[in-house]
Amino acid sequence: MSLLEVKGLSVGYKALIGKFTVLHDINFSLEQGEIVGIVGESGSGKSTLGHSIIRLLPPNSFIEKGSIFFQGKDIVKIPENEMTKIRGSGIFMILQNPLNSLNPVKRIKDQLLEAVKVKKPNVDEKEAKEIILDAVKAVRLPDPEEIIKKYPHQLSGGQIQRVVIAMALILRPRVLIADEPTSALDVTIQAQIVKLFKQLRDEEKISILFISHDISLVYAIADRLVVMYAGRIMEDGNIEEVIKNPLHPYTQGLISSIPTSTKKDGELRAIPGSPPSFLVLPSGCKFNPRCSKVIEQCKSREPELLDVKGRKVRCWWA
Ligand SMILES: Nc1ncnc2c1ncn2[C@@H]1O[C@H](COP(=O)(O)OP(=O)(O)OP(=O)(O)O)[C@@H](O)[C@H]1O
Repeated sequence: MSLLEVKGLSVGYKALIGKFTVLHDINFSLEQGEIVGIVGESGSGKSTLGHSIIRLLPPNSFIEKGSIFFQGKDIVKIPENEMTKIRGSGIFMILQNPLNSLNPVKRIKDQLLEAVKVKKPNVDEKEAKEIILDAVKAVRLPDPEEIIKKYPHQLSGGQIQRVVIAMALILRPRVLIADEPTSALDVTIQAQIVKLFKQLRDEEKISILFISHDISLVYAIADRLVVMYAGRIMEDGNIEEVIKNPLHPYTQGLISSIPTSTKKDGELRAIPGSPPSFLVLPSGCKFNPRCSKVIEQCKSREPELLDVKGRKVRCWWA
């Protein structure tokens, strides 16, 4: 049994323009101590997937169908009070906008203290402070003693991002969902955070869903890669194998658009066109209008996510 298993999950939103489905029949699992990278262009549904797993979807969303098993229990169906107990030390999410995770009227140290108390309800003041300062130092926040006395609005975006990562370090959840966790950080600190996440995986067997549009960053951290397009999983496999030999033309496109030191300008190819709107998705494969390998049946029938050469691919051509 996997630690986390998403089965046939479809999620949509109700908006003024109408109702539309974003996630379509998502199936994947996360093992204990595994880092899975989720990549895809903006709007492919990555955050919606993360919010579904921690059950923090906005009020205008709806789950059409599907299950999310965490430690064997379908958390789509459990009552909110049970889910509240899972959030934090069971499943924790570093949100794309981390300010939303903090209380604006509480000092950082008090918010981190709450996290400490989740893990150690009877902790004394001295030990709690040590745990807080260790976490704050681990995420390379400058001047730890001073920074924890501040309120969220007194910190920069990058500092807030690191406070929330420090909270994750204190909570040590079984599943950590990190949605673009290093987007506001410079590359040196980004590398430190990537190292911290790997340490969490190796030492604590924490499982991480690392969401990013940056496939080269994901390559630096993940064991497995899940590629999303238009709310669908297009490819899912071991990261080394997928990067070396991508089978889906969309994955191939994402990889050819990564700048590397050995690529000359002419070799950098962006995927032509842009992702479709969820209101008017093309028939057949949702990527077919942008695909260089398109064949006739791609336009009429949508392929399923099938096992191909030891991984999963949603493509007629593959
Ligand atoms: N609260 C909402 N109401 C209506 N539509 C929404 C809502 N949240 C997201 N969407 C739509 O759902 C689709 C998927 O968005 P989502 O944020 O999950 O994608 P993403 O891959 O995480 O993108 P990004 O990398 O830009 O964050 C988009 O078309 C978005 O506009």
